[in-house]
Amino acid sequence: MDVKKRMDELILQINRYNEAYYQHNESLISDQEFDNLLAELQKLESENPLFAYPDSPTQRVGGTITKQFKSVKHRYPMLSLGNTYSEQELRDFDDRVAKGLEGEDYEYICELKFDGVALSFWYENGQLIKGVTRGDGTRGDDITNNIKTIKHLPLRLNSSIFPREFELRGEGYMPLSSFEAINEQKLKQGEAPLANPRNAASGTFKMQDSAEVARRNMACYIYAMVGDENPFQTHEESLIALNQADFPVSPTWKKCKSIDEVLEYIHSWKDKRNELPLNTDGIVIKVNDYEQQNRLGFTAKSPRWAIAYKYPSEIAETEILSISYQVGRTGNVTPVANLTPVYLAGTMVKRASVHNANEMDRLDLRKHDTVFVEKGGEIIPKITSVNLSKRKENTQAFIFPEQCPACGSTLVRQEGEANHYCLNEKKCPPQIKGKIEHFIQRKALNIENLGVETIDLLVEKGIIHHISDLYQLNEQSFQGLEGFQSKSISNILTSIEKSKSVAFRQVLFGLGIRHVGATIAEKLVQQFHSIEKLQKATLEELIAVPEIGERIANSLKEYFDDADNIQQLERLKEAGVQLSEEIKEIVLEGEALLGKSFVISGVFKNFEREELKDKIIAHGGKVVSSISSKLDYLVAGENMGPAKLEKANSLSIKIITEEEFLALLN
Ligand SMILES: NC(=O)c1ccc[n+]([C@@H]2O[C@H](COP(=O)([O-])OP(=O)(O)OC[C@H]3O[C@@H](n4cnc5c(N)ncnc54)[C@H](O)[C@@H]3O)[C@@H](O)[C@H]2O)c1
Ligand SMILES: [Zn+2]
Repeated sequence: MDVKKRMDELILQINRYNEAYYQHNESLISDQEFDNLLAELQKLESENPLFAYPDSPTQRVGGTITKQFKSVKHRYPMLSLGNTYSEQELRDFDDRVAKGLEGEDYEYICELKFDGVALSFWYENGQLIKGVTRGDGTRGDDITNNIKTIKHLPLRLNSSIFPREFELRGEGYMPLSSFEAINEQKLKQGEAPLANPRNAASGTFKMQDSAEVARRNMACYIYAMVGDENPFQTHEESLIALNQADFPVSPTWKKCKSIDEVLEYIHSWKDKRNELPLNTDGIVIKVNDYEQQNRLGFTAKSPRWAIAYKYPSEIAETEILSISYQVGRTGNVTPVANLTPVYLAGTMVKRASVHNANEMDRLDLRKHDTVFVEKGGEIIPKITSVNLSKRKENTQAFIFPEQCPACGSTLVRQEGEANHYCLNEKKCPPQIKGKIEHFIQRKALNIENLGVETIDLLVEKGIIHHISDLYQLNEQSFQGLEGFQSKSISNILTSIEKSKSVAFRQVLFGLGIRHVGATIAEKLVQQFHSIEKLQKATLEELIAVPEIGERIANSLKEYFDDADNIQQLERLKEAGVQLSEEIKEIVLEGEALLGKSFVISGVFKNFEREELKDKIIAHGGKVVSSISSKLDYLVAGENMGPAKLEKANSLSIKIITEEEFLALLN
């Protein structure tokens, strides 16, 4: 394949996985697969520097800030870590360190790599004043109230060694015990379980309700102190002092004098780490001496004085007993393999996903085959291959069904699609239930207290058929149903009532229009503001919205062409559900920047980044994300990425400071 094409394809894929991971706390593939894609892109970029974009995911920290919290600028950027799965590459890292330090002696501190979310803790006068997420590395979300729920974190300290102001870095995590307890509860209530502790931690720390965060017993480990006023000479000294001052420092770290000692540490923790109260996905190796760290410095994305070694993911072998076919909300039929239970990476595995018919063909699955299963980020692992050496003779292949396992209608597979669909959208029970379940989820109408089991029951009893029926429920609706006390009924009804104030963007997502995910819904609302305007939009107007293509536009048209859907919308409107949203409009203040395009990079003294953007737009200018020869100005703040600077220089783009930008306005 064409190299450039492959690189563009990798960027698209990686960006999609990053968005799911950082914005929706979902892993669509395993970390190892993700890291392989990123490593492939990195390799291609270094071999073909001309094709490398300055804003490639290899150059950026993956996360973003959110709108739900106040965002704050980090005093020191929060970076990522380079990573490897190979011992040889660790030795290469060691060679680079030795070379960078020109023959000086050096030591490493090895720590476990805790699998949660990076957090920053700001202390002033001995008090915790702020807790911030990593965000995009430059700015993060201010989640102080949520961070204060961590029981072992000192909110106030009595130690005179620490400077008046200092900043700590650590990993916030959900202890395995909390994770298991929450999932047990969720399963009981018929709700979908949390996928894994890392994604659960990331979702929990970004909850609006600190009381709920507190109930989840979150924890953290502190692993670094940053800042100019750092009173210590080495990382080791800081860990010891932090521990003495009662900060939660994991006692698992070790000083190593050579890369061989590092490898010993890695081997010693390979199995032992499964006994820890939290998940870990590897080891972090850091040069101990701060002065040496400074000399080694940073790349755009990570320190040169540290690296993460990740343990390759675990694989187990077991027998496949049968395949069940599950019908999803949109009618897609997914094969799920039932296995002889096997122990894998800390849990007993009984089922594995096979994705679709193509995947079944690729694997050529036969009854009683011995298969390899691998655990990725998802709670349900997947089958990666068949152990052909153990295949029995005369085995029968699994055949994808022609009829819907739930309603019996003939399945359809559209040209170019991997999935089979049941088109009996309005009568197929799992689709009816699935649509309502989609509607009530947190990211949509957020109707708490109403679990999957209750929905199933209400649909089976014929009490509800459509999303709008939820708003007709009252106490009588539950009469004669077992297991509902008046308290739980009133909780359900209160939650339904509360959902009437949920923002339109979430409602639009909740409608479950095919291809309209949360991000797309937000884009649409920003453009069209109300369901009426969206309904009236022509195909051309829809496609003119950034990121809306023909596929999404057609799906919207199809949705609005269906009389049943229109009736649903009317009933939702009558019930008082939000179907429009006010959007902040930028008022034109001048035309000084008319027709000019800008890229903003770095951090600024007088402006938040968003403010600067608004300013540009308010004066008629346009903000774009990447540097091209057509760009007029690059507004450069502090700590701007070196790659951007280089690219701008090579294209002779005008680079201006914040002050020069202000001068342009007059
Ligand atoms: N599965 C997916 O779809 C998907 C998508 C995006 C990212 N990811 C995963 O996330 C990774 C990228 O995330 P990242 O940029 O946060 O990198 P990372 O998680 O691999 O490494 C950096 C982070 O390690 C953490 N850390 C844990 N223990 C530490 C310690 N003792 N010292 C220092 N730091 C420690 C910190 O939070 C730091 O931010 C990828 O390599 C991939 O594995 C997966
Ligand atoms: Zn069906």
